[in-house]
This record gives sequence, C-alpha cells and structure tokens, in this order.
Amino acid sequence: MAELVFFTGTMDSGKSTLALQTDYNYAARGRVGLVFTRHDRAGAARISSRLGLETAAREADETTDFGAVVADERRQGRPVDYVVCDEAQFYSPAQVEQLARLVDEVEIDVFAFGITTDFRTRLFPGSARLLELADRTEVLQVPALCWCGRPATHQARTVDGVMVVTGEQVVVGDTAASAAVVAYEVLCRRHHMRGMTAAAARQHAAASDSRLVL
Ligand SMILES: Nc1ncnc2c1ncn2[C@@H]1O[C@H](COP(=O)(O)OP(=O)(O)O)[C@@H](O)[C@H]1O
Ligand SMILES: Cc1cn([C@H]2C[C@H](O)[C@@H](COP(=O)(O)O)O2)c(=O)[nH]c1=O
Repeated sequence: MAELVFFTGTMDSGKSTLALQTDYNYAARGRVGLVFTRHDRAGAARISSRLGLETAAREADETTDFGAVVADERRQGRPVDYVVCDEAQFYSPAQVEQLARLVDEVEIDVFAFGITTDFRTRLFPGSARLLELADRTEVLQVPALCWCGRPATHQARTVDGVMVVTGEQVVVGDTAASAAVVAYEVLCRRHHMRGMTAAAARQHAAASDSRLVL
C-alpha cells in the first residue's frame, strides 16, 4: 500500500540527508523515483546536505503540478515508483493535495521532508497540509540542540546577529554563524519565546558577571 510520509524536524536535523538516503536505497533496488526540491540553499534544482552530499533534483516551483509531471513521465514510457520531496514546507497546500492523490490514485509512495514552523513559530501552509494529510509523520531521531542543551524544537531568524520576529515567511538561509546577514538558529521553545539566542545568552551572562565585579 503506497503511503504519504512527512519526515520533519528542525533545520539541521538531517532531513535532506535522509531524503538523499531514501532515494539512494530505493534506486539501489531498481525502483524509479522523481526527486524534487524547492529553494535549496545550494541553488535551484539541487538537494544539499550538511554532511557534504549534494545531488541534482527537479526544482518544484509554484506552477509545478506533481500529478501532471508523473502522468507525463508515464506517457513517455518511464515508470514512477516513488517521489521524494525536499524542502516541502515551501510547497503550496494544493501541491500537497496533488501528492496525496498520487498516493491514493496512482499507488506511488511519496516521501516529503521539511520543517513545520517558521521563525515566528507559525506553520508553513505546505507543512500544515502535510500534517493534515500524511499517512504518517515521522520526527527525525537525532535532534539538533538548543545552545542550552535541550532538543531544539523551533528556529529563530537573526538579522546581523539579532533575533527578529517580523519579516517575510520565506528567506532561504543557513544555520551557520558565518552565514550572511540573515541566518537561522535552532532553539528550544523556552528560549525561542524568551528571544534568547546563544549570542543573547552570552551577552546576558557577561552583563551579569560585570555587575558582580562592580
Ligand atoms: N561534520 C559532520 N559530522 C557528522 N555529522 C554532521 C557533520 N556535519 C553535519 N552533520 C549532521 O548533519 C545534520 C544536518 O543534515 P542536513 O541533512 O543538512 O539537515 P536538514 O536538511 O534537516 O537541515 C546535522 O544535524 C548533523 O547530525
Ligand atoms: C525557519 C525558516 C526557515 N526558512 C528557510 C531557511 C532554509 O533555506 C530552509 C530550511 O532548510 P533546512 O534544509 O531545513 O535547513 O527554510 C525560511 O524561509 N523561513 C523560516 O521562517
């Protein structure tokens, strides 16, 4: 029985790595898949993992109709056994519905990978639809950690190192501290709600130390 599975976790929890592994393992057994992504950090039509793997993929944009793409492949005599969708938070709810129909009507497995919430802790529309429709939602097993050591559950956006809570929902970026002006940091809920990034915690600690000295 085909399934729609949503693999989720914070940024940096291994989703793209798992997407690439999933495709590799299915392809190794002779199954034929289509691999999609949207707005990967490495650029259009790429899937990149922080473990160093990177591969070509099909870029899904807002006009992509997954049902039509699969039908087209089949018309040209190419079978499609499964579909891998990375950065699925960026897909529209309508596109997630197309993926669900591929599972139900064409018996194709769909493996979607993405974060659930944005930097304001609000669901991405595509992720909300995946949570609503998936046969299974799997949370990645090795969590990224907040600076305090708790498993991270949310991601903060920083602009020039300072956490922000307003802005466009979609801004492609990385968790690396060396990243450009806009970067992301994974946090536990407690520290996200307090606006306490690692840098803010260090400043807070330094200010407390200097008060003790005075
Ligand atoms: N040098 C490294 N050695 C071991 N594991 C690493 C290394 N660099 C990154 N990773 C692993 O890769 C994970 C991030 O993988 P990635 O697929 O890019 O995540 P996501 O797609 O969820 O953002 C990290 O949580 C970490 O476990
Ligand atoms: C929180 C948040 C993230 N993004 C972007 C930043 C990255 O380009 C991707 C997540 O990639 P990953 O493979 O899970 O690391 O999403 C965004 O656009 N808006 C946000 O609020």
